[in-house]
Amino acid sequence: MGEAVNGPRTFPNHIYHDQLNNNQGGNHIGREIVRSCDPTVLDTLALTMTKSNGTRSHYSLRNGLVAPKWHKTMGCCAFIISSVLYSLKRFGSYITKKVSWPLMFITLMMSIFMFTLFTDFIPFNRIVYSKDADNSAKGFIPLKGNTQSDRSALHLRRDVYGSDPKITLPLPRASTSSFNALSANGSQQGKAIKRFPACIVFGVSKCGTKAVIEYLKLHPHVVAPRSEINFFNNETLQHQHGLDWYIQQMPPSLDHQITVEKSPDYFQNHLCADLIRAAAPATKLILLLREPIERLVSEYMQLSEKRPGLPEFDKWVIGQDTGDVDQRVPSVMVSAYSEHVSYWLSVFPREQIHIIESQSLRDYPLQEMRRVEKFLNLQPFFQPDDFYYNSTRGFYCMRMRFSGKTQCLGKSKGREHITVSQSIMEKLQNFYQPYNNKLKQILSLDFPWL
Ligand SMILES: Nc1ncnc2c1ncn2[C@@H]1O[C@H](COP(=O)(O)OS(=O)(=O)O)[C@@H](OP(=O)(O)O)[C@H]1O
Repeated sequence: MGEAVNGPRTFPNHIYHDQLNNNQGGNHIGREIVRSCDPTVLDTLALTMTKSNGTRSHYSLRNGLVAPKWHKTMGCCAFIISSVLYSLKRFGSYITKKVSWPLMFITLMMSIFMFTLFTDFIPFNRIVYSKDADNSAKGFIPLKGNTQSDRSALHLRRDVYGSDPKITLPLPRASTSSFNALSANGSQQGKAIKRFPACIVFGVSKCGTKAVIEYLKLHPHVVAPRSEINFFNNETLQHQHGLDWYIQQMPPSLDHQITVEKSPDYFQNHLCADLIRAAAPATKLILLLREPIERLVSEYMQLSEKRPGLPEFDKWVIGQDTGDVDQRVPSVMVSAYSEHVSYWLSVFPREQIHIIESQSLRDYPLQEMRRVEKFLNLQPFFQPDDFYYNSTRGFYCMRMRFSGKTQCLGKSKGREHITVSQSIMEKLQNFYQPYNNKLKQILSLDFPWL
């Protein structure tokens, strides 16, 4: 399992950006692989990004700033020209005698303006990174991206460039405890502060993620934000606000409490795995899995409520051109769990991911929550009286221990499902079978639907 680095970090000064296509609705994920280092240049990180159309753009990271190289060159030229002009004028050169001072001033201002306009600054302290136990370091530089291929983060992998010399950058620690220091209140003993989550419920949507987070919040040692933050799958948030903003979205917690966040759409966005790992490699993860067709229908019911023009279920899942299950429908591919689980398992060790079968949580919330408690190293808290079966809703609701008040999930949970025709059901079953088989193999788990 990875571990956060204490003290200064080592980093390469050349990285290479490879384009990967993760087949998630055509999204491109950028992954940078370090190729070489120049130990003599201690403050420069050069990046080469290869875009999907094959063109390359060069970036340099110097003195804490990252900028496309040609923009920077242009800005520098403008600055140098105006400085030369200014000096000539100042010392009374014959050529510039005729140029008035206001014109000189405007030229100078224009140059500075151009420099800032064409330069995309990103301070060093926006980089988040960590070092693994195997001595591999990973880092992210959120980049403003106009195209899919410019997507949010550059991923540096120390493990693929071997023993090349590195540079040392004075960067903040990327560990849970360091994130506490980022809190607005500061970390003072006995004082509630906002913390990076110790655990993230990262998927899968429509599998009971809300239920698990609401049940967890009954525990006095758990705090969780009211709504999904969706930070690691939102490049705008990452670029504009950074990790400190993310932490600010968490409720304050005391030292003996843990913060838990749920954003189930992280699951199918594979880059989230790398980003979470780089931000805090020890983050525990909870994953809920539901019978894939049931999950798909549940998502369809939600979508059809939000989008009245959505086609009927049959037409939505079956490609009219092919007559087969339509893999271009993102919701269809979310239920192809093995595709995503295998990626998360390539980033996080298996013991760091707790998996809950959705129906089991629905039927046996006490047992499942006790397992979660153990996984999170929480003091045993859950008791039978904390849950009661609500026959109208068709699932267990919660009973507050001290006030005795009851609480159920909102009306968006427990929608009536449409009946799927036999022929469509068969097509879906055949479609998901290989994915289910693979899931069973990689997880060594035996759910009733596997
Ligand atoms: N206790 C419990 N255990 C397991 N499953 C439960 C539980 N309570 C609710 N549900 C069902 O979970 C479905 C909603 O899942 P999510 O909360 O993950 O939805 S969301 O992604 O946050 O929108 C939603 O499914 P549908 O009813 O099919 O829509 C809920 O009924």
